[in-house]
Amino acid sequence: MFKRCYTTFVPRFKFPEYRIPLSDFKGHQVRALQRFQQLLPQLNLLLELRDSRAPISTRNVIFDDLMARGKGGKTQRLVLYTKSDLCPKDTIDKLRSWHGEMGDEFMTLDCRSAREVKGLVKLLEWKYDRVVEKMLGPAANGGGGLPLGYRVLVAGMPNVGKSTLVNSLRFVGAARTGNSSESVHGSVAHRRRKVAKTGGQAGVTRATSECIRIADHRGGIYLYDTPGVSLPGRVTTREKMLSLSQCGCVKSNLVDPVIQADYLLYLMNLQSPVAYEQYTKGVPTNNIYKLLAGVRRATGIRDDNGAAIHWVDKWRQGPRRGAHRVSFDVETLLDDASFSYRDLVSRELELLGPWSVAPSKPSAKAKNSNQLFEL
Ligand SMILES: Nc1nc2c(ncn2[C@@H]2O[C@H](COP(=O)(O)OP(=O)(O)OP(=O)(O)O)[C@@H](O)[C@H]2O)c(=O)[nH]1
Repeated sequence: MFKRCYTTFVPRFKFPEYRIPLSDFKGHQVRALQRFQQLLPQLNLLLELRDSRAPISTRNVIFDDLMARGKGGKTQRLVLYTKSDLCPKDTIDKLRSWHGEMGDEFMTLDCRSAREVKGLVKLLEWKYDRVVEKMLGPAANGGGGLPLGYRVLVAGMPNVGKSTLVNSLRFVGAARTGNSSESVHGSVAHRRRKVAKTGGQAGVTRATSECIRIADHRGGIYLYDTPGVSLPGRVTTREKMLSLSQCGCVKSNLVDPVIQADYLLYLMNLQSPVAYEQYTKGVPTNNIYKLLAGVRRATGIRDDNGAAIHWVDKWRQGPRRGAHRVSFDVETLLDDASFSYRDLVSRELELLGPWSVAPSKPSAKAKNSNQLFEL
């Protein structure tokens, strides 16, 4: 039905420059960064989570900086792209090419899939073995481990799935070591008492957890669940903010719902206008109000604002099974000649510049939290 109009339809290649806030940095995130820096010397691995639907926008240059300037010491980093069940297939090829360019490790994962999380537990055990071998040499064959076990910090932007992953890892780890009577198949979302609170809004986790044991391997693998850390305003762009809002990584009331819906329409038109065909009778459009009229007709919602919130939220949670998947980052649509991942990383590091997290004085709390990043 759509194909006839498809050939003549021209999507917008630039999104209008609406005025929207560029930062969602909060006081508890500054405290989380202070805690990261305290913990870094005793960590073996930084497990950095990003949302696979917006792999560029949910990349936090603060973690790049911590690793690049050696503040992580011997800490390794593994980038984990979550919500792979909602991610377009083409994005995975892009990730391969970008990480190949940088020579670093990444993995994609559905945090709620027991099979995939089990694979991650095995990888952590393998990594722990390599660290022990390196540190203890031949003595490692005896099966001993490090005095503090293997310590992993789970970090990333708000709402990327950190707590969901911690809960799943704990469940899968316990089931593998026989501490759980439940079987490890299918989804792990609601099977076991959660150790970390999860939710569809940004900012559910407010403080870094105590260490959580997820496997008995060589004296134990331990995780820290952390609050999501946003980007400081100086490295955020309008499009990045809209992508973050579409993923639920910033509070949803930060961006006007009709602007957010228009951004989603803009992205869909660049990828697959078929994704909204039921609301426009199969006719692609660049006019958000035409689409919202269709949403109002289909849902009985009376105003455009309500229709926009409904439609955006549906896509924030993920499309229905079998529906078209949409990437929320335009960079994933560019070819290698027009976009270099390496250049992006160095540009953002430059924009971030030198920073430090000021010690938490009572008076500092009253200030804008962005000011706590000192030059
Ligand atoms: N489809 C899908 N949903 C996921 C996945 N991982 C997490 N979610 C959902 O994403 C939402 C956010 O998950 P959380 O684990 O609370 O995210 P968080 O990073 O801990 O969030 P903060 O506490 O705000 O930092 C929840 O509704 C989860 O059910 C995934 O791999 N696939």
